[in-house]
Amino acid sequence: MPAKDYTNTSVARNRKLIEGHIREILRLIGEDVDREGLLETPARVTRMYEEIFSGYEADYKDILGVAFDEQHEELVIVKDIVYYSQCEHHMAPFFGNIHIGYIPSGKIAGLSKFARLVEAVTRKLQVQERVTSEIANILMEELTPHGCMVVVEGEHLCMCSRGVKKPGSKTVTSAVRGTFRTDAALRSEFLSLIRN
Ligand SMILES: Nc1nc2c(ncn2[C@@H]2O[C@H](COP(=O)(O)OP(=O)(O)OP(=O)(O)O)[C@@H](O)[C@H]2O)c(=O)[nH]1
Ligand SMILES: [Zn+2]
Repeated sequence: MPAKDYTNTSVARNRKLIEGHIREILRLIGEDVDREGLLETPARVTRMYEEIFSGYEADYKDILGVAFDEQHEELVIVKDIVYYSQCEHHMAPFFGNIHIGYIPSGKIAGLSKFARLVEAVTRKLQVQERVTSEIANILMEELTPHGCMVVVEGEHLCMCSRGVKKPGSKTVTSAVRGTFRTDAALRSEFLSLIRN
């Protein structure tokens, strides 16, 4: 993927303010904010935020706008798309794989656009359920396929390094739309193909 331009994100527009608040948090947790190892940390964290919170500015129409006319009204699956998101409860990462299947209705999207859609939806504060349904809803809206199914697998660091401390536990969420809702054989085909 080409480097994304993060210069016009909300984080970029508020860079100095955010750096100041990060510095203040460091001070309040008991750190010496003037020690050498921490001097650049507020700026580094802010640059990281520009990237991991760039989803707020995403334009879904722009992402899925490049679609081609094609009479393939059969299952298309893009699977194992790796994602990293941040849980809205703890601001801790959750991550895993996303599998997307759809039945085009005369319009197909470039395969990379599904990965771009995943980036746009996951690079903001989220819950896994909303990641799943947002992808399905946007796909239905922008591509108007006969139907789609989205499966998201996630490991949540807020459940691993803290709290209940259960590393390795996985959450699986799915969203079905259109023909996938009524056609059990289609759902089975999708599930067996993402397992292989
Ligand atoms: N449904 C859902 N829950 C999530 C997600 N990410 C984190 N959580 C949960 O959000 C809940 C927040 O619960 P609270 O009781 O308000 O917070 P907490 O005291 O830190 O909870 P514990 O994690 O149980 O210590 C926790 O149960 C998390 O596991 C997600 O993507 N979906
Ligand atoms: Zn959490």
